[in-house]
Amino acid sequence: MDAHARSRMPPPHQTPKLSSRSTPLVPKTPSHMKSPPLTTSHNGNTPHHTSGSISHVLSPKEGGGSTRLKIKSATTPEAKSRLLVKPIPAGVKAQMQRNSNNELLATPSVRLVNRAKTPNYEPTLADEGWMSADSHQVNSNPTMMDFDDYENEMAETEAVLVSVRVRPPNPVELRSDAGCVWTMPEHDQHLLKLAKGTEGTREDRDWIFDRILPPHSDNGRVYGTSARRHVRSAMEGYNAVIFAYGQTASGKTHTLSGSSSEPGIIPLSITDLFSQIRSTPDREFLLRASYLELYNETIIDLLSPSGSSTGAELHLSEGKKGVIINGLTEIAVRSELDVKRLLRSGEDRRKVGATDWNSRSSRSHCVFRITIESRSRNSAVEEPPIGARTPGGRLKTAGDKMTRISTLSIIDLAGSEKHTSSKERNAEGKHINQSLLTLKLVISKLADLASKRNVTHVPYRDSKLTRLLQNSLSGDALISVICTVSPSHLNLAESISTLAFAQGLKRVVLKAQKKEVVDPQALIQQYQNEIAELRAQLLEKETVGGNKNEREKNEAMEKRLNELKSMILTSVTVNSPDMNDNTAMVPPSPAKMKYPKLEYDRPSAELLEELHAEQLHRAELEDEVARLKAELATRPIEPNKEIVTLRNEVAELRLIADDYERHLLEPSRKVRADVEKEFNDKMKNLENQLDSKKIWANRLDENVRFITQENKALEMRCKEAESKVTQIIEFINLALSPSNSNDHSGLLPISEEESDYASSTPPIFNINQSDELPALVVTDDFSPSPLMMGNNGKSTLTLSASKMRATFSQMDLANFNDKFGTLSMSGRGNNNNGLINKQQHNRGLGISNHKMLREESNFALAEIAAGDDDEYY
Ligand SMILES: Nc1ncnc2c1ncn2[C@@H]1O[C@H](COP(=O)(O)OP(=O)(O)OP(=O)(O)O)[C@@H](O)[C@H]1O
Repeated sequence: MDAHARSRMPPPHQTPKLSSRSTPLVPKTPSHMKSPPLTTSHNGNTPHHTSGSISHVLSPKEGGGSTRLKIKSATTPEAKSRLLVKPIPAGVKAQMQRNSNNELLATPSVRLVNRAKTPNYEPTLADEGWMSADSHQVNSNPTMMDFDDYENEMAETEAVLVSVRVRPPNPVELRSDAGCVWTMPEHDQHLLKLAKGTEGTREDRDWIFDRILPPHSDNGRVYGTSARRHVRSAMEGYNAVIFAYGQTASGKTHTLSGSSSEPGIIPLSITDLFSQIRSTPDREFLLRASYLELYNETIIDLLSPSGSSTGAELHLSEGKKGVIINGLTEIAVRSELDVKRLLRSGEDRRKVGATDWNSRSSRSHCVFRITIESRSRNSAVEEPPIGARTPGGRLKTAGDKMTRISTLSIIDLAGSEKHTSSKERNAEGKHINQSLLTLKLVISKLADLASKRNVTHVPYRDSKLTRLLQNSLSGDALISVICTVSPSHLNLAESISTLAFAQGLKRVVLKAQKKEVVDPQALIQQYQNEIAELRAQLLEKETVGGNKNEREKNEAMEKRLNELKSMILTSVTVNSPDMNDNTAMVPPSPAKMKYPKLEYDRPSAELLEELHAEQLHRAELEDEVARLKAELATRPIEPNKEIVTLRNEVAELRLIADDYERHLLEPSRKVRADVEKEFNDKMKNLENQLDSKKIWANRLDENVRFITQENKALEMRCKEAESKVTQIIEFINLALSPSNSNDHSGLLPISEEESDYASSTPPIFNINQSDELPALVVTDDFSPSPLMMGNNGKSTLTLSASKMRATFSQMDLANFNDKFGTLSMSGRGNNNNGLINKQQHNRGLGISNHKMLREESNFALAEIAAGDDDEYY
């Protein structure tokens, strides 16, 4: 800044006297920033930020390269949000000037964009100084701007920078399938609104914040918009606080710590700090880190050398400079690697636990703090005026320099949460919720205070969290808050509560000031003094020479000198970052943790003694490790997750199989049983039938046997009859023979009685009516009593019907006819030619004429041969 310009500027830390018409364009911001503050406040309670008016707009030509812009006063929060100050591109020096009317002029590099008039305006990553999304590294060679001119035009007050980050839906929310309830118009990165038709709320507000970070924003982008400015402010001597606020599992830890693939704000800040040192050759720095957690209202030093796994408890007290944390371990760091190691060891001690919503939930509030001391390396520039007083009241000497002392605090608040299913988690949750409630109350009181409302008491002391933040909240720091919300309707109430808190934060007014003092207590000053002393002593020793003891002392002094020098970081001495160095993730050794100041604070004898003690302790630990290993070897191997999952699957499949068994196999078994039963019944039935048929067959066999016997008997009888018939035939033939025509000797003589009988009982048949032939008489008498009779003196053969049948069948009828003439039957019916007995007549067998009789006789003969006696009649 040239002398002329300087003379126009108000001195540092002095409220710039702006005319009522003039208004600062941007909030107060450290001077060196590549990307000056972007947004104005959206809140009517911080009028300095947006109510400016520049009356006349000059063309670049008119302004000799400067563009004059007019900003109208914004009257509503919505209108205010539409004013966006574009950042100054890297490498371009900002020149903020006022014209004769005290109106603010900007060079073309500081562009003011009325977003309302350029609806399609799309800020690019480069425009906004964001880091590339795929590289999470901070620009290692940023162009440091001479920002003093710019800074001096700024307001004395600053609003909290409030960003809202909506995280992507998690698997549970995806399953609920309701999508994101928040809409974030792409052309307006300040506006957040509930999606139309969201159930369960009447909320219809436009939520306006400094930056809305939609779900696809990565940590690099979040850092660029919401943290980088504060980190660089801290390098410039401002206390800066960055914290994340939101319900549990909304993404606070992801935003601040991130992961190895997507580092969060803390690792990105560290990288940025060291890259700032590398690019600031005219200053030297000393960095110290501390890390504490607030768990169940107890403050625990996560870097304490106590060696315990939890860290030492700390207490707060009030001092002149505000709240002091007594005994907090601060460890000087020389490289990114040092810081990351400390972080890692602190994180190992942090309380995390699984809740119903987050498997690794932070159960405590955590504050990671880097204290930055820096001095100019150019003694000519910043030598304070001789006789000026130091903060302790001591008069400054010509050797004292102005030292900037500031802190960068990054706070991961535990998430506000609902009742959980675990008792321990509930107890923690009570403390967490209580402290967050107090924080809200404090914020609301501070907002009232900023609105000039009557506030008698700000309840900082009601919780340790607000006491820890008291210095920062009461205005001594620049604050950026990243409020994290879930995209899901499942968490709508909590998200709205978070946004209400964020809205309250916007009303808080800060009065952060750069702390640049001559402070002999500043560690960097002490180190420099010691370095100077050691150098002088060594120089003296060199000239004097000395014995062995002296030489050892010299060596020790030299070592100490080198150590001290290594603590003072300059653009030359600071290590270049080695991004591939995996050892960054390795926690420091316990010994190093236990004695952080080992190298430069303590005499060597003491150190040797402690080394010995450490060696003993190490031996003990090795024994313990061996014991634990042995114990581990005897333990049953826990099934790994995959096996457990597979087991569960098997159990499920078993259930399904049982189900199948019940629903499918059971009925089929029943059907089979039914079929088998039916088959068996049929078999039994058939067997019974077979048995009864066998009985029948046996009976039939018996019958056959019986019939066969009968047949045999009948055959016998037939044979007998045949022989008798043969006899008869022989007799007849004999009787018929001509030689014996008168010889009736073959015939049985008819007794007198028989003769009577024959005359009284007419024969049935009177065969052969001719006179020459003997007559054959067949009677219906079954008695085989052939008798000869001759009423006309002729021989008569009388046969019974049954005898006649057997006889005639064997007779030579032709011969018979020759012998006996025509067989005729006669009766006493109406035909006097034949004889028929009364019995036959009664049975209707009367023969009507002779011819018929002959035919009938032939027929009868045949029938007689085949038929039965009875049927014949
Ligand atoms: N922006 C994001 N992108 C991807 N994953 C995210 C994002 N934000 C959060 N997550 C994931 O959601 C889970 C919960 O996030 P995180 O632990 O950061 O929540 P939290 O707010 O810190 O919760 P708590 O208060 O319980 O500690 C983590 O698995 C994290 O990786």
